[in-house]
Amino acid sequence: MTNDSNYTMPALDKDTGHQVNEYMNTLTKPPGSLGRLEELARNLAEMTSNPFPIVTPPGVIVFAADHGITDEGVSAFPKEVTGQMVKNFLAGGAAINVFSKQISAQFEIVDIGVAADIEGEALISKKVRYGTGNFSKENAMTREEAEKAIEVGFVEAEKLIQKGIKCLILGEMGIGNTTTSSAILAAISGKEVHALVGFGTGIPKDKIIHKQQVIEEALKIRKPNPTDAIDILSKVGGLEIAGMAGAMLAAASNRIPILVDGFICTVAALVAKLINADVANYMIVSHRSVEPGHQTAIKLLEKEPLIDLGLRLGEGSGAAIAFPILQSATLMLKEMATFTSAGVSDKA
Ligand SMILES: O=C(O)c1ccc[n+]([C@@H]2O[C@H](COP(=O)([O-])O)[C@@H](O)[C@H]2O)c1
Ligand SMILES: Cc1cc2nc[nH]c2cc1C
Repeated sequence: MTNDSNYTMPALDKDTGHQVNEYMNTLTKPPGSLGRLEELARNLAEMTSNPFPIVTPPGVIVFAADHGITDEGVSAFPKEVTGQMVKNFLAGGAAINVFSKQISAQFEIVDIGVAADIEGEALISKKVRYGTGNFSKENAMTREEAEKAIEVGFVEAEKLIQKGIKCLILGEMGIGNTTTSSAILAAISGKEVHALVGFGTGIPKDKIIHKQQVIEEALKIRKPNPTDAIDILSKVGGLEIAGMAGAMLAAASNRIPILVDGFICTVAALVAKLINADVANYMIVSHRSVEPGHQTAIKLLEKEPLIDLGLRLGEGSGAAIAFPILQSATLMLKEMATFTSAGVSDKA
């Protein structure tokens, strides 16, 4: 069973947050002049219960899985690309490999449901099933498979946390998963599908209408319960989305800040929040995705993205790119001089 009683999430440490707020006003800068960086520093202190929070080394877990809904012609790329990209992650050639290396992250790639057999020494093989069912014709997976995928994510994140990571970035690879994510988001938000559907990997305009209709029809048949995360995942979900949600629950349970990536990852964050609302206290949204549904997703999550670079790649790439901002917030606290120590006047 997966419900909120399975997870214990510590409350944010507000006292440490106040302490950090006061300390920041003693640093050699006009009070509040580092803007959102100051809010971020306080927030990281509250999450980690440490007035000098640490976010290094970060961990990056990419969950890969296939989507039966691709049979309906909803992506610009063939579904085989999911497995091919897993091989690219293993070879170190994907964007997330480059950015993970840039931020000295511990990188892991998990096959949680690719519809092909993939081998590789560094690959974590935790296949729950060979891709989801085509949810316009059948349920995406069983409730047990949805719970198992959440558990896989939880365990993999726990393992990285035990190895010493101090911030968690989740990424995904799954051709068709913007369709899946839009369906999940429509179920959770109750919003019209047309407001949530976008180009994904780059489908033409006329195909967007088809993608929208596929989702609308499927939701009418499947009728996911908007308050039951496992019901939603089993009816219209994705294995990598369940895995990311599980990993987020593990991070929050351990006071590890979660740097949320783009559209698919933010939808996984909403799934995790349905399971335990407190998990959202540990989330920072890295960037604004080009996918129109992302606006609705971040609004529901009540978060403002740190950056907007017009990204729509996934893989955790936007989160890895934004990670140095978190580092700046922590280094500001750790290394800046105070007015007193530097002999700078703090009064007119
Ligand atoms: O994260 C995002 O904001 C994002 C937006 C559009 C596409 N993607 C990536 O593109 C793939 C899904 O696109 P699609 O068109 O096949 O549904 C999947 O592998 C995602 O990682 C990711
Ligand atoms: C090449 C490629 C790389 C990706 N990375 C995440 N989603 C992707 C989709 C495609 C098509």
